[in-house]
Amino acid sequence: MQTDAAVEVVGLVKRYGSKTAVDGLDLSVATGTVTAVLGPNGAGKTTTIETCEGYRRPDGGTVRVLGLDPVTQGAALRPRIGVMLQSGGVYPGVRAEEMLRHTARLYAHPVDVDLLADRLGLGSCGRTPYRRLSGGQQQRLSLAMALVGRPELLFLDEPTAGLDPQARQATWELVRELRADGATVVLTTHQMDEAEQLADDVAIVDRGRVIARGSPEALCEGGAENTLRFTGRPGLDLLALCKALPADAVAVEMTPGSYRIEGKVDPQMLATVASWCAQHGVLPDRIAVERRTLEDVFLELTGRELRG
Ligand SMILES: Nc1ncnc2c1ncn2[C@@H]1O[C@H](COP(=O)(O)OP(=O)(O)OP(=O)(O)O)[C@@H](O)[C@H]1O
Repeated sequence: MQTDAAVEVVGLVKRYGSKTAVDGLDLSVATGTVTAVLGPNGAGKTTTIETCEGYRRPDGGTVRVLGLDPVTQGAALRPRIGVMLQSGGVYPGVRAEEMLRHTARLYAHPVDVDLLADRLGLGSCGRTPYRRLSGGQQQRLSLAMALVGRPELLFLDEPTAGLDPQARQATWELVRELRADGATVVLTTHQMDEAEQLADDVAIVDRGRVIARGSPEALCEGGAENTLRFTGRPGLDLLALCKALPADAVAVEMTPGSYRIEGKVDPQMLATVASWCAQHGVLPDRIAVERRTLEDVFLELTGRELRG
């Protein structure tokens, strides 16, 4: 096992009855990094994370978290990790502040509860019972509970789903600070911008396996074809333009005067288009290279159909 891996999952299999939720999944998370686990609904992300947290027992493969087996060495592991579940884990009648203080007492070196509550906008609802908190406030309390013990490793299951933009930004800021302090973060998300903003590394999971892995930048570049758009006068001779471009490039006039070229968009292609425009007396009033986004990559890899 790599010594710098905070999480090392090898060949994980997890079944629910006849349903195989995780099907030979490998995932290694380097210490001190933020890894985002992406995947369609039902891909097996939560099951994998819950197995790492020790809530589920693998049917096959091995899981080591901070070098420990989460099932048999859970007592040693739990004080070192923070866990934010998708929902639940809090008694409905308990007040937000009580719950946070109670959780803080379980750890040797908790952070300042009042400070953390303020950072997450929980100060004003500290005396409110959990069941009366709004969905977003419940979510923020779960995040605070995961953070309060100053964990070495933090698991966040869809941490900002349903949060307003302010709470989303506050959460992102906290994750960045944790990383700067040397913590490791594993998060699942359906928000591609969240992965792009936070993750050093992305693992795309589909049908219980990791099907792509890399930094957001690397995933967006790999094998990618980008798009070049420009606007100019309507009715340009695109056949002539295509002759100047590599054979696989396709140029289309999307709406009058708005052009899109697809293919291997590199500096040479940009220069060719600019020079062709110059030769034909066309001044493009907007010319832009649009790179593939993580969402494009995700949809290419996992398809566009809805999963049952
Ligand atoms: N407790 C359970 N009992 C039976 N089947 C389950 C259970 N939990 C999950 N599953 C099934 O296992 C598969 C993987 O579910 P999981 O929750 O791990 O996916 P996910 O990638 O986290 O999905 P989502 O993005 O919707 O949260 C799904 O088909 C789901 O229906």
